[in-house]
Amino acid sequence: RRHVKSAIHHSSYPLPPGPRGLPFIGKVIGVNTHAPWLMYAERAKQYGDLVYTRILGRDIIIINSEAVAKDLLENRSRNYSDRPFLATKSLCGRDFSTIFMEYGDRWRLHRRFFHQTFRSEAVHRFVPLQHRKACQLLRGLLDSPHRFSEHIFEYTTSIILNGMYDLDTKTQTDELVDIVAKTLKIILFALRPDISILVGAFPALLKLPSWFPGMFFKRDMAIAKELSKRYIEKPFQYSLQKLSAGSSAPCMVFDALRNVEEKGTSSDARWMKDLSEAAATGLSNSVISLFLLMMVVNPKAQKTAQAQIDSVVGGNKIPMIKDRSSLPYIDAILRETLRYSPVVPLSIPRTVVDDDTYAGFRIPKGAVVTTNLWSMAHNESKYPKPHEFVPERFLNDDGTLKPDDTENIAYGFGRRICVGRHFADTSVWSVIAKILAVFTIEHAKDENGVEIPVEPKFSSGITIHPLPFPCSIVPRIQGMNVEKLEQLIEASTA
Ligand code: HEM
Repeated sequence: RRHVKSAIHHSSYPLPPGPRGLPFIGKVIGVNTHAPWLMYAERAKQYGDLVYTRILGRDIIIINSEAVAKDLLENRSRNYSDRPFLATKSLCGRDFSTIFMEYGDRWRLHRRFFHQTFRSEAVHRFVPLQHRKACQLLRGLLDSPHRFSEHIFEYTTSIILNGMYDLDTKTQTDELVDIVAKTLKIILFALRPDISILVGAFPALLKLPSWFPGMFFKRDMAIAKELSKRYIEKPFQYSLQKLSAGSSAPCMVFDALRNVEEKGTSSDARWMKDLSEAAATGLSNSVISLFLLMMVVNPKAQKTAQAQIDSVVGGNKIPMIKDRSSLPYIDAILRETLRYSPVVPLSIPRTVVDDDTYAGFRIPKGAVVTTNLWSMAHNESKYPKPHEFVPERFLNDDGTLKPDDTENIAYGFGRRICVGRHFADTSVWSVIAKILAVFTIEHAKDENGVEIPVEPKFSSGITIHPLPFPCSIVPRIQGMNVEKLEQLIEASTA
């Protein structure tokens, strides 16, 4: 009886305002396919911070403000921490993915293992690894600056594989780096909620042959499934071998196995095998690429950062994490990069467990909740001139940092907030501080010596990254060569 009463109670409230039967479904394969967050932000101006719509029979709730996100995703986290069923997830072989996993015991266990290794008090163990790998990135940039995207991808993939499995990648041609890159490309499209809803609503679509127009992703999903299998098997076996040889450095598999040994059960061990998150690689990768792009188009910010590095660290060393508190401008650049264009603009969708009411509106059970981080990061009253890149907005008049308010807009909310955020934070900081110390990132020039203009453009998908852009990465120190770079690195660690 209580259930019936509560259903009546909820249904007496109206749904939040919003466009009914959004026009976007007319051209489903894309909701302004390229950048739906822009359209949602527009809708927010019209309808408010909580918007309701329907796509192919699914209720959709879009949250456009931090205050509403905190109220629902944090304060009512029991009701808003589940992920929706994604019809394309199994097809891509991603059932193991913590990010997309439905709420429950398996997720709880995964989260515990991630947290144990990547929580803020534990990530300092990875600082030497991040330094070593960032120096490798500097060498790559000196050797072949035009291949900067590959060097960055190699950096972000290798620190994650090290952090999870103590597995060192060797070069950009490493098989695992290649598998991660290929898988990411496919899953970021196939796991988009709109694509997934479409496939869920019309399973018959999957019976169409791969060559049928628009069905290329069916073939791609099969490829991703095969690659995912290889991705989770190989590193885990490698880790086990290292462990049994007693030669493992700190890593998640090591921490998790020790934990299972101490207090776990055999079923914990079974689930542990598929603890893996290749998708996370793409996120830090996008942030570092975006940083480079922002430096090309904002030379003033770059000069200010370099002047601070020179005055604090000196010209004959590169910044180390211990210098971080003396380099507030680098943190301001990092925050502004995360804010300027959140790399997971609509976060990862949630689903509502039970009917709810909020601010006089009904939120139906089973609705897909989209958190529009992009909208929050462009909130004009909090971030004036939000379309401009202004690191100074995070600094007090005396140049010290204001309290950080970017964690949620970059990493999400509540129980499902990014569990790798502390690891991501130090790994991205380490790279941007070191790159700024050694190189200047400039506009590339054409054959007549004229600067090639750059207009920031982004990919589409669950996570986004800047589309390829021309730039020139030039050493700041005259006559910089391999030996001088090595001296610089050595002087910094001495
Ligand atoms: C700058 C880089 C990164 C950004 C911007 C980022 C952002 C995000 C966001 C927005 C979410 C969804 C949160 C939500 O639902 O509210 C997420 C989830 C997640 N991230 Fe990250 N992330 C980054 C790096 C990483 C790294 C390096 C790792 C692994 C070490 C990682 C592991 C995860 C995991 C496992 C989840 C799923 C958490 C869950 O569903 O419980 N992320 N991340």
